Amino acid sequence: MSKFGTLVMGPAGAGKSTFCSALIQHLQNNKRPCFYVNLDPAAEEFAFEPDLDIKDLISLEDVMEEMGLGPNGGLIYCFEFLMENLDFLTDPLEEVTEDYLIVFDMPGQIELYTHVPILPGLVKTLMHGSLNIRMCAAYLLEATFVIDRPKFFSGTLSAMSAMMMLEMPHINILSKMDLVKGQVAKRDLKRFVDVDVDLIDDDPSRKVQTEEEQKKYTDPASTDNLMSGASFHKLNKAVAELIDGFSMVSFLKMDVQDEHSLSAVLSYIDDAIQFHEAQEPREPKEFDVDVSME
Ligand SMILES: Nc1nc2c(ncn2[C@@H]2O[C@H](COP(=O)(O)OP(=O)(O)OP(=O)(O)O)[C@@H](O)[C@H]2O)c(=O)[nH]1
Ligand SMILES: [Mg+2]
Repeated sequence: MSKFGTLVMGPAGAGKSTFCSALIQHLQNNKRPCFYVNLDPAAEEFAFEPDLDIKDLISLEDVMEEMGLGPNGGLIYCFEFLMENLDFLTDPLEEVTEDYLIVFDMPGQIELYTHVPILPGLVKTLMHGSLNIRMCAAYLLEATFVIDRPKFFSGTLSAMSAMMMLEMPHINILSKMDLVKGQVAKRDLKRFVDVDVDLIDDDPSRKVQTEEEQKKYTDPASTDNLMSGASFHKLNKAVAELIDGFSMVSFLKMDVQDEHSLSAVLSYIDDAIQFHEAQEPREPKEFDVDVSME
């Protein structure tokens, strides 16, 4: 028997927990059972009470206080502790049946998705151990990043890093779409959804108006403004080309207030983990045939 789950990841404040709540509500509306796992040892409030909460094992607050660590070091400590006490996570998950979607709400510290090798170990346990959970990563990036193109490309790079590190089915999501509605033309948005490298060259915030600005943007030695000079542009262009070369990065647009939008995201997750293929076929009642009448 397989189990099914989604690992909700992304930078701090990307809307992960809000998405988890909206997804759980959407599953409930569609009469689908869900098992909610909070893996953020700093999370405080939940719209839905988690079925399993890492804070019952270890909390970031306690670690910071007792070990004298900062928030990032503390988080790594919490995950190392979880890895040493994996039964806490795996035992309750053993009981979850194949009709459930297990939703893992992850913390926002980017270190976890880039260079610390803890998550690959955790994912391996969940997917390839006796639990045999078919998993899909849902990586959230805030849609407001599209207004600041270098920020969007660096966020995309972090999504790519998680994608390569975890080696599992992966979807990227532009969250908080309500915040950019009316601010970005549909045509432009399309170029972010299917990432277009030329966005870096067409950046309106780099529109050259004076001769002096022209010099700043084209002179590689310009240090007037490190975040808008020629070297910074060159770096962003190189990052964008790297993303383009990888040619596997695209985004789904998501508005958590919109059921259609949630339904579309869930369909992608279901497809990636082949959820429906594994379910027992259930005949709708009206098609039941009374054999004795024939
Ligand atoms: N406008 C808008 N705000 C949102 C949306 N999703 C989340 N937010 C807000 O963004 C903030 C962060 O949301 P969370 O869901 O806590 O984000 P998170 O990624 O879980 O944050 P961390 O766990 O701290 O990394 C909160 O103030 C939310 O109310 C959205 O779709 N639209
Ligand atoms: Mg959260």
